[in-house]
Amino acid sequence: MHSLQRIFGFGLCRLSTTSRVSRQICSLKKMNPSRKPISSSSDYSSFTAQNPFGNESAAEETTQSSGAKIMNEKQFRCEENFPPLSVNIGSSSKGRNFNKWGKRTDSGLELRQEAVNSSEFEGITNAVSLQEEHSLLNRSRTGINSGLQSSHMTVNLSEHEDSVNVPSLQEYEHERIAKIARHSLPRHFGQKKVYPGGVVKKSEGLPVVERFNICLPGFRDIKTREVLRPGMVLLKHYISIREQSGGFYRPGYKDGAKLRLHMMCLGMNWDPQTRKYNKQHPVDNCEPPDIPLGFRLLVQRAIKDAHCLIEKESDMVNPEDILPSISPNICIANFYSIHGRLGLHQDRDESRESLRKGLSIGDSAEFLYGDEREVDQASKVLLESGDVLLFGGESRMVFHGVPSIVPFSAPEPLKSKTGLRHGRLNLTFRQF
Ligand SMILES: O=C(O)CCC(=O)C(=O)O
Ligand SMILES: [Fe+2]
Repeated sequence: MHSLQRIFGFGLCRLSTTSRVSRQICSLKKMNPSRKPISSSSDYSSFTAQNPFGNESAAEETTQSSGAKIMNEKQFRCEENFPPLSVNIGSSSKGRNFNKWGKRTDSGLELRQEAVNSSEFEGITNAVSLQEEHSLLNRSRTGINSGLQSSHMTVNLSEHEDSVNVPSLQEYEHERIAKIARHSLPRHFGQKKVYPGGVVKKSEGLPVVERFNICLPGFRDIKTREVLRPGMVLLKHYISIREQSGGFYRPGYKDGAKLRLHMMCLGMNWDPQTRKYNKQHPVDNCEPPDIPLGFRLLVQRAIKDAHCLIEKESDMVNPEDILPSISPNICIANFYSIHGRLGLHQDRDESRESLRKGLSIGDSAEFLYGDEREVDQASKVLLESGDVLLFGGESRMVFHGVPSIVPFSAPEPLKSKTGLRHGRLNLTFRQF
């Protein structure tokens, strides 16, 4: 956390700190769950009311989709170097059974443990069709089959049965009951034993109190956390649907044009198509993950440092009047390929007081800003990896944009430590 805070230091950050931020964001999501190509055209785009950022045409997108410029998934993945969790879907973990102390069990019963692959829920990445995902998510959202134990959305294994070849719920439940029956044999009398419901039975003679769950068994109440063998722990249903959802995608407009970047939101979702903030990610309808605390602290620190600078350079008593503070509730992560760009625009979908802070990681970017939507009249500044740019107050509605990325300009150690692909990651913090 401490090193994260150092990132916001007006370009004084250490490389290791930027690595951590990009690693954090990369491990949150894949860089491109939609498997769509990153634009390779470098033309400057035109602006319309519908396309305030200036975008490429739908036709161009179609050509690219079928062309050779599509990057494969491995190229897009940043998290492959830093898998956040080992997850597993599509096959059951058949094989030997061990008790938690490492002894092989001879019961012959095979309890299949399935972890849910977070990537299955990240947009349209995987073979599971979007429709299936939506029905799964909707069922989980409405609470059907999900139990009443958590306010988070949870994944139901049974919903994957068709696609992952696991036993049906009935089979599973049958096996579970059979196992309980076997373990209830008198040879255990007098010994301390933990039952699947979490009940500890101490010794003969004491009243046996079995836990009663008003929810059907077979879901969240079956061994949600288990030591499989020494050094191997399974945390089932550990990541909520909410945490699994979202991901980078290429936003577009009603007319089919696309922005020349990939985007994902934290905290709230901002949809360039409707220009609205809402709770749901447009790809999978799930809520975006929260803004990590470390990011919030970075923002606070940057504001503080900016205020110190303003105080030093002006007679103003209260730097808040010049650059108001914010407590961000949205973080937009934009990933630009080396051909990415963003046309001149104003950030006008948030409150007027909202301040905009942007953090750059990876390749440098040319950044334009000015009072008019005129490239020729705009001023230009180079934003390098680790730089933070804040604007608010009088500059709140400044036109700004990224006309180009400086290819392969990212610090080498950053790339090798994070696996960040060529391009630039921008984190923009706003308060709605
Ligand atoms: O990438 C940048 O620095 C600009 C991003 C931006 O302006 C935005 O997300 O509104
Ligand atoms: Fe902007």
